[in-house]
Amino acid sequence: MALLDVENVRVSFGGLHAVDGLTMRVQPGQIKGIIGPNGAGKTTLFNAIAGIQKLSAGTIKLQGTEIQTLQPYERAALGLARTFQNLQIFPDLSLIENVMIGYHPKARTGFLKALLGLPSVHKEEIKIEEVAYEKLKLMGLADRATRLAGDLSFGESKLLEIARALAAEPQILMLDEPIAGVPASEQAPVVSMIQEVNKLGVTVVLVEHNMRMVMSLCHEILVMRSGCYLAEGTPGEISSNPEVISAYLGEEAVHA
Ligand SMILES: Nc1ncnc2c1ncn2[C@@H]1O[C@H](COP(=O)(O)OP(=O)(O)OP(=O)(O)O)[C@@H](O)[C@H]1O
Repeated sequence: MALLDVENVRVSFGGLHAVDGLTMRVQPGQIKGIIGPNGAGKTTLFNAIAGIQKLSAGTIKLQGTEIQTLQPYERAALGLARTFQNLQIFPDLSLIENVMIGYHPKARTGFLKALLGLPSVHKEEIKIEEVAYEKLKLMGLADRATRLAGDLSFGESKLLEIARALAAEPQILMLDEPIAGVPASEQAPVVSMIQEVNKLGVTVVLVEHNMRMVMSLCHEILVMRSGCYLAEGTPGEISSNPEVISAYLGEEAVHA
C-alpha cells in the first residue's frame, strides 16, 4: 500500500483547474519530487495535500485513511509535516523554542492542565525539549540551541525549519522549495540533511525548481503540466523523456 495516495484530485479557482484530475502515489521510504514548468500546479497540489487548499474533487489517503476533509493540524497529527517556501521561523525565539513549537500536533497537554501545572505537564515539557534537541542535533544546530533563530544564516534557517517539522516525528515530510533563495555555498548541507532524514525512515515529498538538486536527490519524480500528470519515473527516465523536455522548452534553461 502506498503511504500517500492522491487520486483524481482537482483544485479549481473559478474556471481554472490549477490541478486537473491528478493521481500520484508516494511509496514508504521514497524521496519524491514534483516538478513542472511555471504555473503547472505544483504548489496548489502541495497545499492540497497539506490541507491548506480545499479540493474540488478527488481523494487523498494517508496510509489508507482519507484525509482530504481534515484540517492541516489533524493531518499533522496523523504524520504529515511540511515546511514553507518562505521562512516561517520566529526570529526572536531560540532555536530550541522554534523546534519545540513543531511538537504541538503530538502534545497531550491541554490548556487547563498547563494552567494547573500538573506533574504530567512538566514531564511532557521535558520530553518535548529532548525531542527538539535531538532534531537540532540531526540538523547540526544543537551547539546553538539557545541562540536566537534570527541570528542564523538563510541556509541554517531552512535546516531549522526542517528540524521543527521533524519534531512531530512525521512519516512524511513535505518540503516546499527547500533550497529556494539559499546561496549556492549553503545548498549542499540542506541536500545532505534531507538525505539523512530520509535514511532515518522519513518519506520525503518535495517541490523544487532546481533541477540539479531534484535529479540528484529524488528516487522518483512526477512531472506536471497545466495541472495534469505529464510523466513519472526515475531521474534518468525523466531527464530523457522527450515530452518532459518539450514541456520545458521555452522555460529558460530549466532553472538549472
Ligand atoms: N489562489 C489562486 N487563485 C487563482 N488562481 C490561482 C491561485 N493559486 C494559483 N492559481 C493559478 O493556478 C495555476 C497553478 O499555480 P501554482 O502556483 O500551483 O503553479 P506552480 O507549478 O506551483 O507554479 P510556480 O512554479 O510558478 O510556483 C496558475 O495558473 C496560477 O495562476
